[in-house]
Amino acid sequence: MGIIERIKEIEAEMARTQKNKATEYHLGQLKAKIAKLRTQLLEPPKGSSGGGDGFEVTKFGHGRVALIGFPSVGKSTLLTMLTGTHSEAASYEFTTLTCIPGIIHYNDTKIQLLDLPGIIEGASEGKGRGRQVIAVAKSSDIVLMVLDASKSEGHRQILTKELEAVGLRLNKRPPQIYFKKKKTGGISFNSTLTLTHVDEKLCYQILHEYKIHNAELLFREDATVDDLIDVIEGNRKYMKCVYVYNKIDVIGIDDVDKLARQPNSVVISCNLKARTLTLILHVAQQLNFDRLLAKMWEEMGLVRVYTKPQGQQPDFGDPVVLSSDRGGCSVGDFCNHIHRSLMKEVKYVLVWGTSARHYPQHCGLGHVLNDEDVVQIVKKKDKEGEGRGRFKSHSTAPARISDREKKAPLKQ
Ligand SMILES: Nc1nc2c(ncn2[C@@H]2O[C@H](COP(=O)(O)OP(=O)(O)OP(=O)(O)O)[C@@H](O)[C@H]2O)c(=O)[nH]1
Ligand SMILES: [K+]
Ligand SMILES: [Mg+2]
Repeated sequence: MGIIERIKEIEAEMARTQKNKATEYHLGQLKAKIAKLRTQLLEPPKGSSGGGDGFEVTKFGHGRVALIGFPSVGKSTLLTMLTGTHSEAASYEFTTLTCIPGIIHYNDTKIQLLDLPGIIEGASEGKGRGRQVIAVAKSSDIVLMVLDASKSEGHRQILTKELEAVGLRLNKRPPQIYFKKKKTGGISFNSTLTLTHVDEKLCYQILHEYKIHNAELLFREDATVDDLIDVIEGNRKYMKCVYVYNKIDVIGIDDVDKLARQPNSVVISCNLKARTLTLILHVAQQLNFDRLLAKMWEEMGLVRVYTKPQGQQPDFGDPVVLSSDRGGCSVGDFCNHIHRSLMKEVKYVLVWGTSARHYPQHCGLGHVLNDEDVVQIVKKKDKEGEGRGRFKSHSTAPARISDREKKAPLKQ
């Protein structure tokens, strides 16, 4: 029997089993069995190099965003409109058959947007090009899940399930469970609060299913069996996802309003005929793309840092772009970004912006920078410049930062 058939069989058994206190342990065990099989499914078949077929696109820019959705929801139309790169759009399904990259220029950064073939239910098990599409999604920083506003709300759940089946966790943070395998000593089970979803016996059983007999387990939140399995599997990818409801030009205003109020959602229309609707919505841009871009930017969590040479104004057109998810946002990360050997030469840095308590603040390599901070590097041998630089800097704090400060007062 193949892996997929075995998964189906266990799913059927779970569906047949009534949920109650007595079956709780058995159901937990079945969940772990499915998780193990799904992980097996993700491993590339023996003998293959694991490569795809033309879906790999070189990373470019400061971040990568994937468009994921059912066929004909408007992914290609959206890519063309946001990036200017043409991607064939048509009224029939599966118009797009490969991965098409475009570039969004936003906030002085370049963001790679990827158009992908539509995926369908069963994609995670290999239907259509689902697995390749999902692999590209996993390589991205965030996902834009494009949905047809005129279609059933169930589509969002189906897609989420498909992505979860391959280990993607959308808009969730990793469970607060400490787990460490040991060589000896049995299983030590602890929790910092009362657990309502799992108990010690259930955890032992799940660990047993994974043939783990020595481990340390500490629950720091009221986690579920699924959370525990995620932590044991250890291969989950936690990603931000923005739900993009397209084609709002074809639905009523009440429905638009309902969709727009959902968490992490943006309603848009790629159809120029939607002008009348946007008039009713009072949005500044006729298609609501500005809100989509702003939301995308916010979720990406990029941090722009401007370098200020001593005695000069910073170059506000050319930021160093950092990310807390990839590489980190400390002064050290900033230095590494400029030059690998720079960190050794740095004595301290001067920081202006929302991460600084006062202007400029003397900071070490561990200081965490915020978006739009300005940094001046003071090198070790640069003794004389240090004193002058520091004094002078006070009087020439960059204008952009003081403007910003008026709007958003500094954090203490
Ligand atoms: N009414 C309306 N139609 C739209 C909108 N956006 C796209 N369309 C139409 O929807 C159809 C499908 O658009 P595509 O961009 O090809 O959709 P896709 O998601 O890339 O489709 P596949 O590549 O086949 O998965 C086309 O006929 C578009 O003109 C919109 O906002 N409103
Ligand atoms: K299409
Ligand atoms: Mg397409």
